[in-house]
Amino acid sequence: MAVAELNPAFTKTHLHSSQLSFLSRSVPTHQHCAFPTLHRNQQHARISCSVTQQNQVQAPAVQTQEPNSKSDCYGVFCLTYDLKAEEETKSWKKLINIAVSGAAGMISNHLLFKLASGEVFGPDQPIALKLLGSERSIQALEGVAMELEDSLFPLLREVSIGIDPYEVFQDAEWALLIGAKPRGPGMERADLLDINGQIFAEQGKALNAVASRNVKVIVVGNPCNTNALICMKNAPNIPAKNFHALTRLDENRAKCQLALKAGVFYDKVSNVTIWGNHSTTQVPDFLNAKIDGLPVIDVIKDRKWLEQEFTEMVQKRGGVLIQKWGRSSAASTAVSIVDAIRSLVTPTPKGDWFSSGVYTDGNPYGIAEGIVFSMPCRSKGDGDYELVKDVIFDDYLRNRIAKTEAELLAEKRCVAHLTGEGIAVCDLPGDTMLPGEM
Ligand SMILES: NC(=O)C1=CN([C@@H]2O[C@H](COP(=O)(O)OP(=O)(O)OC[C@H]3O[C@@H](n4cnc5c(N)ncnc54)[C@H](OP(=O)(O)O)[C@@H]3O)[C@@H](O)[C@H]2O)C=CC1
Ligand SMILES: O=C([O-])CC(=O)C(=O)O
Repeated sequence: MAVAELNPAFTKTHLHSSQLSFLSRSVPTHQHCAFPTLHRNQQHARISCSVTQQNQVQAPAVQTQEPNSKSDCYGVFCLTYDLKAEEETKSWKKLINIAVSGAAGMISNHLLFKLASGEVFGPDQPIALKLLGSERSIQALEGVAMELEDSLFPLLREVSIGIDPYEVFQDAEWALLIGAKPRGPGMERADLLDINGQIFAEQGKALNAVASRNVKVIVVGNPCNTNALICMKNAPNIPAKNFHALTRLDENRAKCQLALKAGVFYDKVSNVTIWGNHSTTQVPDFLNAKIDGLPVIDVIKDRKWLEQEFTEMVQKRGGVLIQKWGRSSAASTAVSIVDAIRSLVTPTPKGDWFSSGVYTDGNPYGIAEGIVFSMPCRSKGDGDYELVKDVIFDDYLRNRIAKTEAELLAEKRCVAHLTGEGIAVCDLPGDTMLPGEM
């Protein structure tokens, strides 16, 4: 894998130096000039660099001008483009490696720019983006990387692209696994489980071989719970606890609907759990949820609405959106990936929790072990989480949870050949679907 070394002059002055390398075993390896001429915020500084030959960059000529007052600058740009803030940039943390699969897809197109902006890991956290595509998407990936270059993100220190997960996932500390085939006409759900399952089996093996031993993995590609299980089972050297299936979008959708019904702003809604599968069997939990610190059932005194309309609205939101947009949620999914990561890297507000699809072994709720199931989690902000113990159940919630549990157990039997658990037997319940399938 060829990644250009950071130009020391750029590192010293803390200026943008996104790097672009193309990683592949079957595609020729190239290197681009990653140090374009920068004319960002000319009141602060004008920086230029020129490429003499591949991988060799002349020291930038820096002409400082009178900086704007601090209040005029915005977010990370205050830290990086105001050269007088050099002392502050010295507080930057150690670079982290973030791998993203399906990087040329719709969700990534929103997500990558959020990651690079600093809004996810913070304005003092430089990042390297390692983008995984395929032979069919390599050109598009190059386009994505060019747009990242043109965005002049100061915290974005490296961008590498490739089609071989064993190269792209090298030393990854975060792996955001988005790339997966969507269901097409005439395809059975079991076909999708098998096709996508193979992708996640391969990527699990690659993570196991080359990623950081404590890599945090967030699986987005559908069906994300079972894909996360497959990935985890193929990566025995990485703690099972590190694998997540994204159900944060469902949590956000539930919060929005509760806020709408109660007539409050959605920051008043807390403690919303999505139980189970990211599918139409998921259970948005209104029993434990709160509005302004009060139980939702005491604020929205319409149990019928909560059990039927609300629940179904959340379960099928993805499908309604596909009907309107003609494609599945991408921007809101990217936002929810940001939320999911931030929930792991910042302490959970006191008394609250967040939902994530995590491994059920050792869970305190009596849910079957050996599956990836969305449950309520709390984090100290260290990338790890604990399951929340103080939740209540009633018969309605138990019955709904049993249904989504049964679906995940059926999915697991269907991919036994990919998890090393024997011969696959597919007996998927006929009435269960991805959120996007109507
Ligand atoms: N968990 C959640 O909350 C949500 C999950 N999703 C899921 O996220 C995934 C990505 O969505 P989105 O970015 O919108 O999708 P796109 O179709 O825009 O991109 C998906 C990427 O998947 C990759 N891919 C891998 N294998 C295949 C294959 N066999 N056929 C086609 N593409 C393949 C492609 O990249 P390449 O060629 O580079 O491999 C493609 O760029 C989907 O599975 C979707 O269902 C979507 C919304 C919410
Ligand atoms: O169902 C889909 O295809 C997309 C999806 O996961 C969602 O919007 O929740």
